[in-house]
Amino acid sequence: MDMFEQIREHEQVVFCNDEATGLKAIIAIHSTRLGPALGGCRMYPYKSVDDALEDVLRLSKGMTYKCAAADVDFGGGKAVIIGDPTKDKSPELFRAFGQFVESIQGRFYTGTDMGTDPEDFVHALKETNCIVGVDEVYGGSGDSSVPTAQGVIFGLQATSKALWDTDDLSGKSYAIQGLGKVGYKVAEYLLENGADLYVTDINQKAIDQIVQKAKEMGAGIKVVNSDEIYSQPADIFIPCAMGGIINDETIPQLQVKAVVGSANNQLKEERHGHILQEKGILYAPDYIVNAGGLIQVADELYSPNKERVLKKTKAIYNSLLNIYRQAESEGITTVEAANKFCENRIEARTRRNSFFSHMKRPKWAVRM
Ligand SMILES: NC(=O)C1=CN([C@@H]2O[C@H](COP(=O)(O)OP(=O)(O)OC[C@H]3O[C@@H](n4cnc5c(N)ncnc54)[C@H](O)[C@@H]3O)[C@@H](O)[C@H]2O)C=CC1
Ligand SMILES: O=C(O)CCC(=O)C(=O)O
Repeated sequence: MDMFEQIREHEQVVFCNDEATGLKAIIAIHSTRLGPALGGCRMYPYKSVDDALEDVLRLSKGMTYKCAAADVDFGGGKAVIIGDPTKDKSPELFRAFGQFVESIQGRFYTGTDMGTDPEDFVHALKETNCIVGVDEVYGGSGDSSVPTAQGVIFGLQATSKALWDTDDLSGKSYAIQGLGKVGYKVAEYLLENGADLYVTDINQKAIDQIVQKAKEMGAGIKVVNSDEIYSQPADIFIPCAMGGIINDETIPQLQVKAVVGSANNQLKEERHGHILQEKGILYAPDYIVNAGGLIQVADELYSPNKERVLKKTKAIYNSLLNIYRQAESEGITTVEAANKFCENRIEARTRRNSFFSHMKRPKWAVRM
């Protein structure tokens, strides 16, 4: 496909190459209509550059919607580094990445995502100020997966309210895919609150950690293989690893009543939202549920305040309930309802941005 055809919805795509450090990264800016682009940086051993490009284009578009839904004045962007996070990281690689971010001159702010940690970005921070989510000791707001996990929990409570008329998550079972920065925190909360878990991860260390935790608490946990997680007889499926996992192969296996997780781009294609609906499975649109991290890093750029972040993250509960209600009353999928809400908001905000309302010299003034 023609490259410009492939990126036609995006404003800018930057390929970053640094032979000395082995850095191969792509930064995608989907839209800056609401403000500078903001989105994390994923590190993953993509099989091909095409796969990496497809991922970063989808992820960055999702950020535009996520920013609109969470009501933060930023736009959609994301970065991917092609490489194995367990083998290919080095301080120099992240410094090189930081230099590329700096070269975009404030149009793109970034931090952690799958495969990257706040510590990685301490190195990038030496090259650019457009980094968010590093520890407080480096002037950041700390690990953004903490509010992301909180947001998932508010999303689970809203879903439980919609399905069973209670916010209480105890006494139910949950199938969690991915026990990394977000998934582990959600799993720990659920265990502490009397839930039973089915869990899977490709990293044995992550599994050992949660099994140990469950043992200490005498809680119920069953570890299953990666491809068995979809067919577990749980009440809710919580995807916290890769995207595209709700697809033609996995939907027939699902026995759950709902899907609520942090993974970005859970539906392989939008039509899978319709198939879930036909199967009677309630789907919580991912970019509504997983906005906690975005809320924190956006807040950090104004000056961080944990109470404000928690308050805004709590709003995920009502946003999700409103989307469920709107989808039901209009006979559309929850994704269609969420997209419609965001597109209307982006349109309204764009019109407002075009209204000149301050007394500074207009930036287009001609110098004589
Ligand atoms: N960290 C954050 O604040 C945010 C994360 N997200 C999304 O949530 C998801 C998880 O993010 P993090 O926890 O930060 O990533 P992470 O890299 O810390 O954890 C991901 C975990 O998933 C496991 N995993 C990978 N492939 C798997 C597979 N096929 N089956 C089972 N487990 C597998 C990994 O071994 C790892 O333990 C990603 O999709 C990310 O984009 C979304 C919003 C914010
Ligand atoms: O969590 C972050 O650091 C930024 C937000 C983001 O990339 C995301 O929500 O996917």
